[in-house]
Amino acid sequence: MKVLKFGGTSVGSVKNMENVKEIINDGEQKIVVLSAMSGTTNSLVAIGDSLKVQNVDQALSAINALHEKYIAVVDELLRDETLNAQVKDYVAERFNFLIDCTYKSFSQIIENEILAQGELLSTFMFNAYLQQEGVNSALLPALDYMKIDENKEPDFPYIEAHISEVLEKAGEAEIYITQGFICLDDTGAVSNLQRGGSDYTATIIGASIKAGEVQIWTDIDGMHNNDPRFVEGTKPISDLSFDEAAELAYFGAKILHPQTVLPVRADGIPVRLKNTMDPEAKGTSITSNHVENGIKAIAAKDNITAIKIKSGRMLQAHGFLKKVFEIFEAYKTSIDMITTSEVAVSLTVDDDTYLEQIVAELENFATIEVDKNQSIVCLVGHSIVDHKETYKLFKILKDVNIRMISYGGSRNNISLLIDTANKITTLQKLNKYLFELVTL
Ligand SMILES: Nc1ncnc2c1ncn2[C@@H]1O[C@H](COP(=O)(O)OP(=O)(O)OP(=O)(O)O)[C@@H](O)[C@H]1O
Ligand SMILES: N[C@@H](CC(=O)O)C(=O)O
Repeated sequence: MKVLKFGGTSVGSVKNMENVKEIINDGEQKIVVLSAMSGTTNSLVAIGDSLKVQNVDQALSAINALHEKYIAVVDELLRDETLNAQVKDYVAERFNFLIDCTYKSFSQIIENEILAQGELLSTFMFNAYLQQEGVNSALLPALDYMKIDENKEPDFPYIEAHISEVLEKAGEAEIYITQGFICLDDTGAVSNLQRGGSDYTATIIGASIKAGEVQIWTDIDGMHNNDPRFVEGTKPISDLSFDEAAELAYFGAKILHPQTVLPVRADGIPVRLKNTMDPEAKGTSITSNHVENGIKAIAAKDNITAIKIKSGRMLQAHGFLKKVFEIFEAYKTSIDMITTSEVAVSLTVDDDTYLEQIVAELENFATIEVDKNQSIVCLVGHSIVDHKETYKLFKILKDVNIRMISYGGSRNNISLLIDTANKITTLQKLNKYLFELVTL
């Protein structure tokens, strides 16, 4: 069985939902994972933020505005009176739940429950729409099988056991619809797989049922060789290896949630990125094969903090790096990039939750400098470190100030740390030097 995931834009309007129906209704049995309609999760985040600061009026007016939007979508999507009434009841139930949250004292659990409503709404509405159109579909409630453990990793034994039960309970159907993003945590409370997490839901399901293929349907024709939001003339990449796709997703290519390919890599389950608005476009195929060498793509990850740790005699003092790493380990903060010299080590983190505590502990034996608002620009491809065109990237040194370079850590990745203010220029210039064949 295949698993197909459709993102927020793909279910973001009635027109797009009709496209999705055309794509999935091909007679093959499949599981379809849906995101919330585009904009909904952002609105739910804003509602949660208002409640966090006890601005109940603001939360209520955002809840009402969103409810009205859903009523309009239901009226446009569902002409069948019975289904229309059924879905409006369900929508009212979800919005009453949100209103109830405004009376409760705010907590992380309430916040997660608020965020879960978008996927609950989109899947219920879309399943009713398929029924209206005579498609044999059934809902698989994600909260009955999707679970993360105490390290926020998918709890595969639980998921595998429960998804089979849920499939059996749903009965024979051609299309199973399920919610992306939402899950239970190790305590059984409602949680999620982080923003953009529906991609991850699809590959977790894919790995759990040993799917033949996972397809991620979005609003662009596959992974492009640079960020299309900042660079003109980017091109889709037809083939990527799991390793290349994992690096690009981790280092900021927004089209994929950072963990997307990890669940399916070991079993070699192919992942295909496709465009809902242009289903004939080839898209990107992600498999175990390394198709060609050289730089394939550039991505950038923001909100990076750089920490420089200076000590008089770093390298001679063996055990120095161990001391540094132990502090990061104690605060469960992972390090992305690292460079060393005789007197200093510079490293980066993307999670600054415990920055103050980490810096305080490092200051016991070193002088610390912290730079916020940094971005990692990452170049990915098979064996790029020895490719004949790679030298061209260093022309970027004359355009922007590079704070750190990581070259050779892996043969497939070169990373540059820059000030975020220089990100767009860096992406545009690198595009020119590497992909537009400028003679140097
Ligand atoms: N390298 C890249 N290749 C393709 N798209 C990219 C790349 N980098 C950033 N993007 C952006 O990613 C967007 C698609 O991802 P996005 O997560 O918004 O999709 P979605 O289908 O709405 O899914 P979701 O609801 O899960 O967020 C594209 O519209 C594009 O602007
Ligand atoms: N709805 C969630 C998850 C997803 O779309 O993948 C988000 O907007 O982040």
